[in-house]
Amino acid sequence: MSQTETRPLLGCIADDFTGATDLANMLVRGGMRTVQVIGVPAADAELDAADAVVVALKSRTTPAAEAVSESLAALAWLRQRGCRQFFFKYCSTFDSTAEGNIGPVAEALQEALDCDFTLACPAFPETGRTLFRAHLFVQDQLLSESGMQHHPLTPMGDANLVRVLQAQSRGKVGLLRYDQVAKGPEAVRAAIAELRTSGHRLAIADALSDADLHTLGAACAELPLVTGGSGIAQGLPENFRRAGLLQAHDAAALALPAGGEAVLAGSASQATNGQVAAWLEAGRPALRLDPLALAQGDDSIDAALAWAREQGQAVLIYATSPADEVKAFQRELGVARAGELVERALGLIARGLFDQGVRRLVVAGGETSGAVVQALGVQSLRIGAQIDPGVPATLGQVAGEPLALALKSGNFGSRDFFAKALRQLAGEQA
Ligand SMILES: Nc1ncnc2c1ncn2[C@@H]1O[C@H](COP(=O)(O)OP(=O)(O)OP(=O)(O)O)[C@@H](O)[C@H]1O
Ligand SMILES: O=C(O)[C@@H](O)C(=O)CO
Repeated sequence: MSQTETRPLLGCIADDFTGATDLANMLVRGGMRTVQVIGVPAADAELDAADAVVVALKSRTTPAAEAVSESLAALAWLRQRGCRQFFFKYCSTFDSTAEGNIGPVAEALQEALDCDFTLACPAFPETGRTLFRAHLFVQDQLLSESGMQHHPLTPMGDANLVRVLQAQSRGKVGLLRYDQVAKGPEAVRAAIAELRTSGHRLAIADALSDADLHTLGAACAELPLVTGGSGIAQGLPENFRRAGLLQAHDAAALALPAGGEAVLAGSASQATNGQVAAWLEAGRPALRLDPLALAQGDDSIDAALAWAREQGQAVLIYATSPADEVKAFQRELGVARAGELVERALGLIARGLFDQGVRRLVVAGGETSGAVVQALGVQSLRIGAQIDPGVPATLGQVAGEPLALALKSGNFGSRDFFAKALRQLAGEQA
């Protein structure tokens, strides 16, 4: 990799791996060359030239103090690289607990940046997440009725995000109402000034459309820190372009490698279950991992690798199961142990597949993607063109060799995503 020639403009901290990739995808679509790094790199790490750098953490559900200290370390690294503005990325469904980690991390970053006010906006209309009068909707349902109220780690039982964020913040949380957002950037700047004057340190921003997010982005040009889902980041590249700081590049160009192809699915979401079903319906080779067999030792991992080698074509190896079956495995093995067994197995299988010549890999699930990328020793990803909203093609290095990767959040992607992603990783139009 070549040494950075230019200083990045935007430094981002993401609270999970696939969320980081979602944000990076949005920035590339806005014309920013973007690199994603896995964890906080060494101070002198070499990176490709980039306009934006996204540090991917795994801090969504760790204890708040840990999330704060990791996020501050990421901020210090990004400041040292010369970034001018900072972005804290969390989930478009505002995944958090009463203790955090969105409020504590946002406030710690504000303090470190001497930033007395920032916005919080998870809206992502392209994937059905909209915000009105501080209430977050997922498609046609309130967040608290969308299924997210049952999330095992971050159950979201209240759709009023001013209330949710206030419960995890020390400073006063306000609302930037849709009425002001609809009037454009000047009205938003005036509303921000009023919120500041009335002692607010954070405000949830309403947004129903990409146009609203561009308005918010434009009004955030002077804020040292912006927080949200990937949606609100779509307005930021234009600020740098207007200021003459962002040059025109083909930000999405990637030199994709030739080689074998595979899909690994460890997400148990509804969307991933549908994607696995579509692959099976197409009669393509697929092998299901049994968590109970994994608990007995590594034989089924070796068997999966031997099976994949025999197929001589793209394979799917998956632990994805319907919710009732996942619950049964969890009852038998414990929630954490079941998750760890599957993550470890898919990480080892990824490594084995790479050794067998796989150079194009699709991974489904945020935790699963984290486990796979770590097992492969990938340290940074160059971000390419979008496959589906929130999921770009990416390029990493494993032991000095290129590997094309698509890391998919559980709930993202069309039903035929796996085949579509493999086509795009092979350099074809998705
Ligand atoms: N059959 C199974 N039984 C028990 N646990 C499973 C099974 N399949 C997958 N898991 C575990 O469920 C978890 C799924 O989390 P992951 O983050 O990968 O997917 P997700 O929650 O759908 O995605 P995202 O976080 O991007 O929304 C992982 O820890 C995985 O190992
Ligand atoms: O914002 C989203 O929905 C995703 O990028 C994500 O973070 C899912 O875990």
